[in-house]
Amino acid sequence: MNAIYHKLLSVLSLYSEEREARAEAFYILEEVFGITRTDVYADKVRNLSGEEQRLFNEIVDRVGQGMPVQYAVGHSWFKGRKFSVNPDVLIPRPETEELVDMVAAWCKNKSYTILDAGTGSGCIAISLKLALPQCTVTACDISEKALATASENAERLGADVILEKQDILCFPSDKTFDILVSNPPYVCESEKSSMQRQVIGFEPHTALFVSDKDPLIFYKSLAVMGKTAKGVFCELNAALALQTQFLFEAEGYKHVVIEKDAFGKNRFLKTEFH
Ligand SMILES: C[S@@+](CC[C@H](N)C(=O)[O-])C[C@H]1O[C@@H](n2cnc3c(N)ncnc32)[C@H](O)[C@@H]1O
Repeated sequence: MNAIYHKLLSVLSLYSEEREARAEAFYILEEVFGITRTDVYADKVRNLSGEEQRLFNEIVDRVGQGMPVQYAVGHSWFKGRKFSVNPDVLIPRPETEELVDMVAAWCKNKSYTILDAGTGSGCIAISLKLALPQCTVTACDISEKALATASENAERLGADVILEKQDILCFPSDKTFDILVSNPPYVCESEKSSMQRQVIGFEPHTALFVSDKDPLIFYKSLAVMGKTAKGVFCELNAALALQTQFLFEAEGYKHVVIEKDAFGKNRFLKTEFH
């Protein structure tokens, strides 16, 4: 089989199980160079141009340092669209696509104002705006670098999203929205040791981690921010789903529902008609 495939596989195998490393090698070849799995198996891989060879070497260097492939190639797929990603933003996760589907279904044919709190790459806000063009979508983040990436994605994907620098933990009380959606940081510091090295080493810790002393800190603010909204939709830490539900109920929400993700984990909280 082809030399460039083997080069990638040998480097990716340093960090990933063999099966995953193979999938990642094929992903890079196809996404960046348009070389398919069939080309590789049939040993029909074309020669790379000088420019492509330089890019290939750069990608090999990046993944050789343990960088996740999405950062190494500079993009990730979310809801069938290509989002630019870099170590300033979380790599969008498949579970979050389910959160978007939930909100999009609930807001269908409604002209709501929507806030995506903690937007990162902008994947939630942009996907919602493209699914619900009649809605006004605002996205906020505390990180200016994340907002710059979200802005680039919004422009390239043609989504008219309002971007604001805001801190969820002291969000202005006079700003209200019909729908609040958020995938806030929810991984406890103590869970770090069980996470993949690539995640710990490259993904932004401000996007991931919360202190063990106050793991629901973001949900406390979201529960206050959402009080005037028609619906609140959050992604959450499966291990803290019930505590998160109690927190919203203690804030006076009447219909707080926990939904499972495709992996069967308690992953989403939604409040409706409160
Ligand atoms: C788990 S990431 C989610 C990113 C994106 N929405 C997604 O689903 O891929 C959480 C995001 O919240 C942002 N964030 C962290 N602390 C924040 C704060 N106090 N106020 C606003 N945003 C914050 C991070 O910068 C990060 O982009």
